[in-house]
Amino acid sequence: MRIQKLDENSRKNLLEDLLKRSPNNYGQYEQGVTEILANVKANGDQALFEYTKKFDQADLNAGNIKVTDAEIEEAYALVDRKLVEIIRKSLANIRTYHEKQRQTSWFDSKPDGTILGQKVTALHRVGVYVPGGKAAYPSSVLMNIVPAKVAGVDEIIMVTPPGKDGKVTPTTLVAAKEAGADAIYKVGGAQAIGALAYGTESIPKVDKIVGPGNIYVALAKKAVYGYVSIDAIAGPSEILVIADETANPRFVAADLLSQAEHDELASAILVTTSEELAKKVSDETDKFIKELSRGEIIQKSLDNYGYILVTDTMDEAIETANEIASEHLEIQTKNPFDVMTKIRNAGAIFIGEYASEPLGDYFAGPNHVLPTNGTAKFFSPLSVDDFVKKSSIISYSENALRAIHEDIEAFATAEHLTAHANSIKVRFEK
Ligand SMILES: NC(=O)c1ccc[n+]([C@@H]2O[C@H](COP(=O)([O-])OP(=O)(O)OC[C@H]3O[C@@H](n4cnc5c(N)ncnc54)[C@H](O)[C@@H]3O)[C@@H](O)[C@H]2O)c1
Ligand SMILES: N[C@H](CO)Cc1c[nH]c[nH+]1
Ligand SMILES: [Zn+2]
Repeated sequence: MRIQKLDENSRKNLLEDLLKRSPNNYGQYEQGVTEILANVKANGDQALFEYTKKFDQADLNAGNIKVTDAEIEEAYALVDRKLVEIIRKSLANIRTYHEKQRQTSWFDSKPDGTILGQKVTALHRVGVYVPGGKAAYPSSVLMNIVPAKVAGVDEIIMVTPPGKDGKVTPTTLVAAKEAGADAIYKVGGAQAIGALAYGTESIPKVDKIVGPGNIYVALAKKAVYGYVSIDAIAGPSEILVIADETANPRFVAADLLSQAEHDELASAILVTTSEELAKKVSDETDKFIKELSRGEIIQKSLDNYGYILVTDTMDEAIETANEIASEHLEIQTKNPFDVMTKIRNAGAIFIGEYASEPLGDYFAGPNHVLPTNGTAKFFSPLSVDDFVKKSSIISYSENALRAIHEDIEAFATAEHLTAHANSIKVRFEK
């Protein structure tokens, strides 16, 4: 991996480089995505069949676009029993964590007869995108569906690209069944997002689309925002490790590569105060790449967006991490909790050398759908909040309104909205 001393110049270059990964900077893909969405809007299922043939080399038709119960049964027969048990354990951890996020309606009443409150209502129908191009993601199935279930969503529609044989990976189907998907459709990419946003003959329109995906998925989600709601855009994976001389270089290298293997556009960055650690981590990554099955993707990702940055002080390292606002941040230092208190921007923070990133991807319980591309400065992890909406509640007694009616009338009159003033005034006519 490239090692750089952090100075004004390298900092500027790095930040500019990382910005290139933003969906906002992928103009060249935008036109293609716009065409796909327009075609799906105009031609429904037919467009889905054409694009699935073109991009996934699978033959779809009205009879096989929806996953059947028989396909789910077949998937259970193909997946190792032990893996089904692991999926169930992970599911339980994710559910327990997300149950703590559940929000309740509240009502506040006063003796004068005023009742104010907030009513929390689950969304009716939600679309979940599960990526399936370069890898299968049963863990992402759990991470997207569990919070929706905990929130009380009525109907969960899942979409995921099929393989060339027109089938969905068995582990993805088992995870979907375990988590409680109501229907699963074999379609991916921008066309799947279009189908969920506009509805087609086979796929119902949803109220909100959640879930990570590649650049086509991310751009399509941005484009349909307004027809439907969307979650934060979770794009290619990212990891940033803050480490000092006490960190284990082999652990750090392994963790960096865990995210680099997702995508050539993934980013893996080490920020360290130790030059010696920097060199050791670089050596370890070289060794690992030779052994790992996705070495080619990892190498491209490191060449594109892999960096080891050496800083003079820990405060500088922390400042850099806050500026980058990585999806995942690992802290492997002498006093990791001290460092954590100074972190403002990160999707998920992993503290100490035994909190390796994949623990969060698969098992600990917090959601692994996290803000990427610096958006952790203002977005949060996917959560139960994404699947509910709120209505304000207002009830006043005659006496309560009488006490303030003149103030409201005066306020409305100041805005020259006399019909507003009148609707209050009419209630207190002598
Ligand atoms: N942040 C998270 O929580 C999280 C979780 C899992 C995966 N990820 C990320 O999700 C992404 C998954 O990407 P993926 O590609 O493996 O799967 P994907 O399902 O997102 O994309 C595959 C689809 O892309 C479409 N496509 C491919 N080439 C195309 C082209 N030339 N034109 C138009 N459409 C095309 C096809 O329809 C295909 O079905 C990775 O970047 C990974 O890092 C993120
Ligand atoms: N690290 C990914 C989010 O960036 C999530 C994931 C799923 N499976 C493995 N990893
Ligand atoms: Zn991962």
